[in-house]
Amino acid sequence: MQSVDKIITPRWIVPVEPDETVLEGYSLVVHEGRILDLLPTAEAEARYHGETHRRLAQHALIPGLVNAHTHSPMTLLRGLADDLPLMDWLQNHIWPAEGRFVGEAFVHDGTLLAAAEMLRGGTTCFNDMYFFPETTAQVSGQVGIRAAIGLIVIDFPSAWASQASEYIEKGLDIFDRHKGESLLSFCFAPHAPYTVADEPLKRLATLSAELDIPVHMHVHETAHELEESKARFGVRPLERLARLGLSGPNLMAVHMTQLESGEIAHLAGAGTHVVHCPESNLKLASGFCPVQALVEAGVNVALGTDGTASNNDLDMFGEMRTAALLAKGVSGNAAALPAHTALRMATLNGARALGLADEIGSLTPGKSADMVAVNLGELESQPVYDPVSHLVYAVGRHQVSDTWVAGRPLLRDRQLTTIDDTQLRQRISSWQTRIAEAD
Ligand SMILES: CSC[C@H]1O[C@@H](n2cnc3c(O)ncnc32)[C@H](O)[C@@H]1O
Ligand SMILES: [Zn+2]
Repeated sequence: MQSVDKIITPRWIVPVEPDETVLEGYSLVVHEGRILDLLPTAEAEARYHGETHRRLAQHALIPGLVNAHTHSPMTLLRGLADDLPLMDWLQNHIWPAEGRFVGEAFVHDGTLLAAAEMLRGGTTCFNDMYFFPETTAQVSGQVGIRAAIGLIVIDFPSAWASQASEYIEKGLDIFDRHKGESLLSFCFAPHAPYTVADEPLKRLATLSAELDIPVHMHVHETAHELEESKARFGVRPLERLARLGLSGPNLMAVHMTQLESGEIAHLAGAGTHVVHCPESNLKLASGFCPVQALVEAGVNVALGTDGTASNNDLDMFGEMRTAALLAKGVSGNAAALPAHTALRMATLNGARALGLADEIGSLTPGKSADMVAVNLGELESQPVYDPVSHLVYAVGRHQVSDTWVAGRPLLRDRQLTTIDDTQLRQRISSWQTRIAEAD
């Protein structure tokens, strides 16, 4: 008998890789933060002795969800400005509020709230883009959640930096000081083609290639962005990025609601990743990302919530469902984006886009034990013919019972283990008072 840290025996295991697999009567063995084995329960019990053995008779065990695009501190602005199109929302509401309130304390408390919400909803890894990224890194470390930290660049001055060159220098400094931390990874995060000039974008293309750091950027979010780009630069944003050396396999292009067939072929050929944010795109009426056409062309499509001021939650179960339903509506094809594909987008595809597919994204021996148990025993989930169908089309995030990152339980029976709920509520309530008074 081999002694191991943990054995988990759920009713179903959905490893995501191999595709379309649902295992029943299997156990997953965790040792030193990694998945050591995935095998029939009788064999697991004969071969391993777990320091703990968790039996989850009504649950599906899935890989931790990867939120491939968010602005975590924006939880503090949830519901502040609704029912507006992107540029009105940003220029007249969000950027003024950020100008007034964003600082280290805002980012600290907003990230903590986001981490609590994400863990309670089964998200174990988030790809962030926001001011004061080192604070996001610190909070993530304290909580134990996995984070891809956006080294942001924007041509506007903010409380974090005054110009593009300073954003880049500060970002590189953060990267140098934190690059060895096992739960952190980094992306350059130029905000959008319409807010970052050619020179900093060229520099980022060079740095991204030299340091092998992905580039995370809002691209082709609205029709307005395309019109403005043609007027200012004579080309569509994707073409401009390609000329600046940015449209290769390191690019995570977020939104992509405006795409011509030649551009889809270009993305596929270049190995560029697309991050689909269906709920934010719907709420801001930004347009529809042609997900099915991208998938058919071979583009890796991941899923993100965007920030909570344009969604207004960090619910990756909701995002999977919206993505699956919307793809059918947009393509006129009920077979578009089936449940297994939606789950893959929310897990392994996000990991691939972040360059983390060897580490997370599927329940594969050798990978980090980032996992989620979802209770399918509730009345609202009966009967269960196909657990993956339920995960995408029927369950709510409140059915997540347990969330582990690198084998560490961060949510146990719906209780957060590293975040003090009462203290967090007090902090958020004081932000609510301050922000509402200024509104
Ligand atoms: C430079 S930090 C990130 C910056 O992005 C803003 N933002 C949030 N959501 C969106 C979106 O959908 N499109 C463009 N910009 C967005 C956020 O408020 C921060 O200022
Ligand atoms: Zn965004």
